[in-house]
Amino acid sequence: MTACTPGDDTPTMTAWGVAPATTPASGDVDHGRHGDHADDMLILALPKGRILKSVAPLLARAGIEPAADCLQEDSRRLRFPTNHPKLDVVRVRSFDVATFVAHGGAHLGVCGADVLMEFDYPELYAPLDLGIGGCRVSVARPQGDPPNEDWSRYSEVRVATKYPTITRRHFAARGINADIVHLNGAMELAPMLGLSRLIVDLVDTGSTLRANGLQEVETIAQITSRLVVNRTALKTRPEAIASLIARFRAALNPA
Ligand SMILES: Nc1ncnc2c1ncn2[C@@H]1O[C@H](COP(=O)(O)OP(=O)(O)OP(=O)(O)O)[C@@H](O)[C@H]1O
Ligand SMILES: O=P(O)(O)OC[C@H]1O[C@H](OP(=O)(O)OP(=O)(O)O)[C@H](O)[C@@H]1O
Repeated sequence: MTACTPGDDTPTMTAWGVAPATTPASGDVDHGRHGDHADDMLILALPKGRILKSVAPLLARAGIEPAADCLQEDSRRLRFPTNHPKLDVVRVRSFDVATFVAHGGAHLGVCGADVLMEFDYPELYAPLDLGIGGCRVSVARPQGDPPNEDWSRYSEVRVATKYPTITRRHFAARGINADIVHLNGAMELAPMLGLSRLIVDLVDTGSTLRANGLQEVETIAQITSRLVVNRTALKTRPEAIASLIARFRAALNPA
């Protein structure tokens, strides 16, 4: 990616194919595309938290070794060099990986299919299912609710979730308007505290639902983590990106 530092007004063709104006005209929008990475540097965005632990062995098999503190949860550093001089890793929230890659701040990333479904960024290409972070996005309700409830008889239902787009789309396909209560965690509390009738959340073992008096009623999607790539980077840096995708593919299918 072409370097363009803040205040640098040299008319440089950026990786986005846009030549910045020498002097911004009044009313111009600054899209913030002034990354400090060198022309040939690649950035891989990894999610902190549970996926980072599962992705570490995959990185090792792919021959990518980030600086040791990248895998230490208490490290405050966010950007790490790797054993490849032209590849750095950044560590961001799982939900933000897709946004960093879609906006071109990172060229590649690893994130759950749940995040991809929620944001639905057209700038992202997801060439590989990494087979880690397996879970599902599901609808859940209190265990005491009548069994086999017929959803189609509702025109509107209140749902607590951190996935408003997935949830709206799911219920709209059934002719139901989902009135969203947008939470970032602890969705399981919402029905017992009267915030919503239902929740839409990730389920793996089901123990979080059970521990909070809820039961899964519908699976919306099965989830695993994906390798994601910025489509523009794929066009402008085809060889470097293809070689990294090939490393991940080989790590998934060792000979
Ligand atoms: N219980 C689970 N089992 C397996 N995979 C999960 C589970 N929960 C979440 N995931 C996957 O891991 C990703 C990250 O999970 P989550 O959003 O809970 O973040 P986290 O690991 O708690 O870290 P943070 O909230 O700090 O970003 C999800 O997007 C999903 O793809
Ligand atoms: O079916 P289970 O195996 O119980 O897993 C499901 C739980 O895992 C995730 O939460 P997480 O542990 O990541 O906590 P957080 O959402 O508060 O980060 C998810 O949001 C559920 O609460």
